[in-house]
Amino acid sequence: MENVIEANNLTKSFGAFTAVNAISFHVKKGEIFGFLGANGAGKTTAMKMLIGISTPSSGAATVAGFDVFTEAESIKRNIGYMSQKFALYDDLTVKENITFFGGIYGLTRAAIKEKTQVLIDELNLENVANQHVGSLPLGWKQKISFSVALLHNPKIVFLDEPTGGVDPITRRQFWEMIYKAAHQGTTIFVTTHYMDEAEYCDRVSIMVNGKIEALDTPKNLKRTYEVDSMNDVFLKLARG
Ligand SMILES: Nc1ncnc2c1ncn2[C@@H]1O[C@H](COP(=O)(O)OP(=O)(O)OP(=O)(O)O)[C@@H](O)[C@H]1O
Repeated sequence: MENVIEANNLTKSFGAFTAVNAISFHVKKGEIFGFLGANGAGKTTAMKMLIGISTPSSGAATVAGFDVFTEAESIKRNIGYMSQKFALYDDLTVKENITFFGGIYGLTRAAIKEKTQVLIDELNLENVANQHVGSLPLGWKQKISFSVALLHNPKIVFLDEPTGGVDPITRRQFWEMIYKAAHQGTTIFVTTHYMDEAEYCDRVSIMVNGKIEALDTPKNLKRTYEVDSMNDVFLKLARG
């Protein structure tokens, strides 16, 4: 199966401090790859290198076939990105947000119009399509935001704590959307602090102090660390 992310000894230092220390891994097409680690482990720093907004100090990586050092602009065109911190514009309506981001992603007006309707139907947003996003519950915003990150049919979508602060039922619905996208061939690279979500991933990597300490399927990780849940795997590794 085709690798859509390949990282070899990828490293990022800030002065004398090494935030990401020679991490190596690959992610396959259509895979749901969980990227875990305690606060400050280096996840965001690693993700920034992979999405082409931070130049690595050393090592190598390709994302969607493009080199993170020399082809960052091509990477940006071939990925989707969603962060918990910045999702949508609160003071634009649902429709306006979709149109705005569709434009940024380079979709034609006709494509934006068509995608907007599909999205409104799929997410049952008919009644709120002309409401400001700021008036919607966080879970709705995150679902819309995920769909917006997929507007241009990216090969890979990077999700940085996409369900932070969202209730368990909405989180479950969000994960159904993730499964659907993965089933259609989109690769999902996701960071989360929720260990039930780690169980939903095909494979999970766990970062500790800038290094990947473990990387395997949830089933194999539980077997290796002789525990019953990803929560316990995480506690054994991340908390030492
Ligand atoms: N621009 C920077 N300059 C100096 N240090 C930085 C910079 N960015 C991140 N760091 C440091 O690198 C380390 C890793 O940070 P990073 O944000 O990647 O962690 P994280 O795993 O994403 O944590 P969280 O789960 O809290 O988001 C932290 O110690 C952080 O203070």
